Amino acid sequence: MSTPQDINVRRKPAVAATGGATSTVLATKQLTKNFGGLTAVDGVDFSVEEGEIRCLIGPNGAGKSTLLELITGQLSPSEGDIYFDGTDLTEMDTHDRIDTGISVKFQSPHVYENLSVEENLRVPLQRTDRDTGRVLAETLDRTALAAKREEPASDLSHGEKQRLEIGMAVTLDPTLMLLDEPVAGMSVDETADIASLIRSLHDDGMTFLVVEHDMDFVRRISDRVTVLNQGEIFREGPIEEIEADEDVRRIYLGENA
Ligand SMILES: Nc1ncnc2c1ncn2[C@@H]1O[C@H](COP(=O)(O)OP(=O)(O)OP(=O)(O)O)[C@@H](O)[C@H]1O
Repeated sequence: MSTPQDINVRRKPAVAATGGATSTVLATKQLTKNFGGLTAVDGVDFSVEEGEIRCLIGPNGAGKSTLLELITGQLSPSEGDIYFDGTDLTEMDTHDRIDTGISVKFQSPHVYENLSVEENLRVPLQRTDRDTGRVLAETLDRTALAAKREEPASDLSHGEKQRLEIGMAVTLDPTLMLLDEPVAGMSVDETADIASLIRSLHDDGMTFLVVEHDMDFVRRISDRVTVLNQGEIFREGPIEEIEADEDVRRIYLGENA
């Protein structure tokens, strides 16, 4: 097991609040995934700095979900390595990756419909020795679901279910949160609620990697944007530069204009 020299990680990032120097929390090295003859992720060297909100965009089929699934361990790479918190994750299973401090929220809500909001939040906490009462109160407050704590999840709106699932991931106090299209299918108000939830968690030092197509949302939350195209990193930079880049517009933004 090797550790690249450029990984220098503290367990809880504080850079968001301080504006100080950053260090790498997640890094992929020549990460590749082949599906038969198709290379979905092609030799990607990618890194996320602690305390940032990184958005990953790109046309349909660019390899965004595959990259996320390689990071969570749902897929095994054909080649390459993944490092998190200075540890080589490449051979680690998904549950062990969660224990190292990575939480993920997939696109469609995965809440327990027949359990109450509070019972849903208790499920991930069973895996930890965290102070359940305090974490529950904080999470209900943060997700603006305190008034609905006794309600079954089946009664929640789509936006509320998404907030609940983010809340379930937050109870584990992850270093890095992966979100796959968190505002897909949401109203303008629901999207604004998710943006402010992410910003508030970010203000407390949480690091995010967010796959998203909604450019208004990306503009609202992102520190830096990575553009993936045909399995490769095409561009990386602040949102203003990405949106002004003619090649990015041609391969991606233009098709959505
Ligand atoms: N399990 C699989 N088996 C075979 N091919 C796959 C599999 N998963 C993804 N692919 C292919 O890999 C490529 C990348 O797919 P991926 O879903 O990662 O793209 P994406 O950028 O997330 O697209 P979208 O924005 O449409 O969700 C596509 O050509 C897709 O058809």
